[in-house]
Amino acid sequence: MINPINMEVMKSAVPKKGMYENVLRQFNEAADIVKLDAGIRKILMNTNNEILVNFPVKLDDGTVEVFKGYRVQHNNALGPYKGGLRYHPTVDIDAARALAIWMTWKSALVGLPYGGGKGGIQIDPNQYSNSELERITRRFTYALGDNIGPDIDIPAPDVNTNAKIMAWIADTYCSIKSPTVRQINMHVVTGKPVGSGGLVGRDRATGFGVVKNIKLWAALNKVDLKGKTFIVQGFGNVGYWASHFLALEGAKLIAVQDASATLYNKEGLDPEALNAHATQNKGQVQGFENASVLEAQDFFGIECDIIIPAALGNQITIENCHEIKAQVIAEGANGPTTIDAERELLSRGITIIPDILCNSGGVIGSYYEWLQNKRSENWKLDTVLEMIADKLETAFQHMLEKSEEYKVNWRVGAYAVALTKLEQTYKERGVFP
Ligand SMILES: NC(=O)C1=CN([C@@H]2O[C@H](COP(=O)(O)OP(=O)(O)OC[C@H]3O[C@@H](n4cnc5c(N)ncnc54)[C@H](O)[C@@H]3O)[C@@H](O)[C@H]2O)C=CC1
Ligand SMILES: O=C(O)CCC(=O)C(=O)O
Repeated sequence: MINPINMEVMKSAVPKKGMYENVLRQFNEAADIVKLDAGIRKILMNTNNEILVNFPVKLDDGTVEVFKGYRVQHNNALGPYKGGLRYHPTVDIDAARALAIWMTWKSALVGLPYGGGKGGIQIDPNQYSNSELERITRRFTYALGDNIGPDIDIPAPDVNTNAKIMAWIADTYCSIKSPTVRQINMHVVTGKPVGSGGLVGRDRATGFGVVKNIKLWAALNKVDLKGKTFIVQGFGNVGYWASHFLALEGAKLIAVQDASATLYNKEGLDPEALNAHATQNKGQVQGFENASVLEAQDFFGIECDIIIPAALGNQITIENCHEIKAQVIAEGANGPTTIDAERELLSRGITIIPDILCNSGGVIGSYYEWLQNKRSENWKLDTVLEMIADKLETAFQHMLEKSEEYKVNWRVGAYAVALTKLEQTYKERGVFP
């Protein structure tokens, strides 16, 4: 599609360091295991489209700044591209590629009719006022033009984006369509406010899914979660809701780390009180009473049973993984564990519930929001959570079966499910000559 402002659509590219290198190494390992068809491997190694937009916005003081926005569309063999938008200084083409590729595997693994996309703006949103963020978001949406759409590419929230930002995107997208079709395009994004076509329960879907996976791990290993201790990195959407649901199982949150502070209390931190504090404190946990403040580097070494990384990628590394004492790591974040760290942790018998399954409750929730919009329906919270749990149980089972079949770890098993599904699709319908 033609895009209004300074857009480049480029074909994909040479692997580089960081999350992008990790995702390709994970892919290649799994592709070797399942003996993926060579042609399909070539297709999946590449991204379909890489969209970079430079767009100007007038700030509150009257000056003009030009922002960089990205949207990478990895693969759409199973359906429209789907995945979040991140507002963070680390957003660049490689980060967007890695995150888009993970979305393709995630959707295939949990059986959604979606491909993978991801993007965002290279920005520290804390430096801008609310009205500046609104103008930045609306300009970004306008710049993306028809590269997004309810049946083309459907963004959703990710780091530093939320329901309000999704509503601005939906409103801007609809406003550039003909008045006769405006309202039927609200499902151009998911994660919207409930009053604007959002799904009851999408807010908690990812954290709910993380805990559903921990419960499946616990049932498999006959572990009683009551009284177990856990620590959470990142106390935003995923971190808070995962803490909320795991505390409901009787487990005890003893440490939290976010971008502002690392807090510890061996008697327990109340997720609800901490969330109420963060809500009043620009989303930050620092300053919360009833906790001691630790050095950031001491976080992963805290004695506990469960670790939930729910912040950025590449946090558990070869440098800090030796300190980890937990039994299980439930990856709420995308790509929190490097490949070398994973190898070391698995050799010590620590279980990792891989991101593409562990945090997939979010995109499953998004799927139900999209479906609800398409059908003009409204579902109740219990129904939504039940549907998410059901898809997760099935995907968890499929991951176990493939891990057993190939005698591989859970991440490779999860990839094997996704790659087999994609291979079957390409083989059934053929590759466009
Ligand atoms: N929101 C969603 O539905 C989904 C999110 N995810 C992934 O979960 C992770 C968290 O996303 P959200 O909770 O949505 O973002 P968020 O913006 O709501 O929260 C991010 C949290 O990470 C913290 N953080 C940022 N930099 C940090 C650092 N250097 N050290 C420690 N903490 C840091 C922030 O302070 C904040 O507490 C991301 O990796 C995202 O891709 C995955 C699936 C769905
Ligand atoms: O809800 C969605 O569409 C995508 C959420 C997301 O960005 C992710 O799963 O990493």
